[in-house]
Amino acid sequence: MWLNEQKISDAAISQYRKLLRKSIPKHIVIDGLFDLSKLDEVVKVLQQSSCWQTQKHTYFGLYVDDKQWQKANKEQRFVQRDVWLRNALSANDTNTSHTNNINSNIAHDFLAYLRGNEFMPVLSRIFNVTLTDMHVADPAINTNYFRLGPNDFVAEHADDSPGREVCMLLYLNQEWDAHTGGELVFAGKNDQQISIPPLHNRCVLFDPSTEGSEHWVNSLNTKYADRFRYNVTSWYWSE
Ligand SMILES: O=C(O)CCC(=O)C(=O)O
Ligand SMILES: [Fe+2]
Repeated sequence: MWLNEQKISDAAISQYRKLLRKSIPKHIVIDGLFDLSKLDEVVKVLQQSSCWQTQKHTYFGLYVDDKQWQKANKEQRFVQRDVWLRNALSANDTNTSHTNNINSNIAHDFLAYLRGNEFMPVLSRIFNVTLTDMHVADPAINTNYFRLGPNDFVAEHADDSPGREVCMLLYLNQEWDAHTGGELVFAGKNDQQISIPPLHNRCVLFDPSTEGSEHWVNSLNTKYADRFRYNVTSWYWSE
């Protein structure tokens, strides 16, 4: 069981719905939503595996290559981070030990769980909208792990897209303190920015079509150059 039951009781859900109605952008922060010991196993896989690939986006094109990246100036570059290669582990199966395979399965299992018929209805209840992958061409690419190093960044952007109803960000950073940086920041209303530290097992849910939902990630403090900031990003659609 991945979810903490008490976090999805009827009372908890109605509280989330109340908070959503009041917030700008429409968002909630849920700490401790998932089973901590299982998430810790996931983190071990993410920290050990070498299955990461740098991903670069400009405002003009997603997944640009190095040539296009070099051509873009600083203001045009909006994401540089690593994406987890979900298929690399199974492709390397012959090279990894049995134990590694069991461990890496848990990271895969969690991604599948986040798109499954237990978790998606919970989000549907919170946001009062039917979420379905029925018409999503490749649901799996809408849910993955990412990591940011000290030279990486996620600059201001919006995640809105027709039919995209909910964005979920889950943070997987066991040792985080106020000096580490890497906060998620929502633009908010009238420049009332909302800054959210990326604490372990903290889940941020937001409606990307709402006012003030543009967001970015504060840069990591160079003092923590040996650390990565891990998260899951997951997008959910109604059509
Ligand atoms: O890592 C974060 O806090 C934000 C990530 C993000 O904005 C995205 O994946 O679209
Ligand atoms: Fe985003």
